Amino acid sequence: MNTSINPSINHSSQIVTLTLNPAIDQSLMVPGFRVGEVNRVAREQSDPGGKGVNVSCFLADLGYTSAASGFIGIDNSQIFEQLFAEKAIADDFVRLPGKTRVNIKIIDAERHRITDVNFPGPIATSRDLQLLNHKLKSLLFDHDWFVLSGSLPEGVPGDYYADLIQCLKQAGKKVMLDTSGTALREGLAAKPDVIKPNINELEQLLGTTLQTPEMVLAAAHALIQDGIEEVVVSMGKQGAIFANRDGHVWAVPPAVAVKSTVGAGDAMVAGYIAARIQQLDLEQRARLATATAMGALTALGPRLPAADVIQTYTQQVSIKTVD
Ligand SMILES: Nc1ncnc2c1ncn2[C@@H]1O[C@H](COP(=O)(O)OP(=O)(O)O)[C@@H](O)[C@H]1O
Ligand SMILES: O=P(O)(O)OC[C@H]1O[C@](O)(COP(=O)(O)O)[C@@H](O)[C@@H]1O
Repeated sequence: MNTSINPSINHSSQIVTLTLNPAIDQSLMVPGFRVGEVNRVAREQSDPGGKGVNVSCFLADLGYTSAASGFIGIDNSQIFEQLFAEKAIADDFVRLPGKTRVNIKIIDAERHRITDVNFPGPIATSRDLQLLNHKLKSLLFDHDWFVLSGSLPEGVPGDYYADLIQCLKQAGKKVMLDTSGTALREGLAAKPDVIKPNINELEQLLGTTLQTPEMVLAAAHALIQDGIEEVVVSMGKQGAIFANRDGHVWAVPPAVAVKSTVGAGDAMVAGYIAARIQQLDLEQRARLATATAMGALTALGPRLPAADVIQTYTQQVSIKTVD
């Protein structure tokens, strides 16, 4: 097992990210945002995003190429195509008629609060799903890791991830699942290798609140007992618990000057995958995943600071255990 972290090695693509419901994230800077009142936008920025797209972008900034697949709307695909070209991400998206959704992120820097308004996205037909399955089949040959991220658009059955995970595992692939609600509940039945719910998603899954790190760790262990190899539960500024059959670590970031928390979880997934490909041990995985998430917090949109900054962050992460 490798124990030294190198966030900036150049790696040829072993990774596929899947985003069935990408989004253009429109960030609105509204100091002192108030619900039910007239608010004024001080500044705005639009970034192509969605969970798997963000993972591919962060991987690119860490020096890892990836193939990105899923559905994008043909009417506003250009912003994605430009991003993929800039970051050398292989574009394996199936085009849908219409537009990719625009998700609104209201950033209130005064009160350090972000409000997400996520749209449902365009409808996929069974023909679109067939085209996607064909694409994914062709990606099986030379990719080892499949990262399945985000919500399912209308038209995609709730057990889509479960079926896909089953096929990928039969083909000997490693699968990381980062989703919520029904897609997570049903996806778990097929035993993805790794999951990264945030604490709210895990609470929703279990139908209970997890008030202490001990409760979070117990929930992670129950999932491991059920056949998930590794469980990463992210808890915002409280850090994240990384657990597997052999143990756990609780990685806590130092205080960070946050520009936006949108995409922090996706960055954590990207850093985690990079660490798995480098065959780092659990503590080093937690360090690199957390450092990458910290990097994402310092910018708007899916971009990281330079590799030496991420390297420095890995040393600043506190590693604890839950008593
Ligand atoms: N406000 C914050 N301050 C410091 N680190 C943060 C903050 N928000 C998120 N992070 C880091 O990013 C990781 C993922 O964030 P989280 O909000 O839990 O995920 P998600 O974006 O999936 O909801 C956290 O585990 C933590 O390391
Ligand atoms: O597919 P969902 O669950 O609607 O999430 C989409 C949103 O998630 C994001 O990928 C951000 O995710 P995280 O903050 O969890 O990392 C946004 O880019 C996008 O608007």
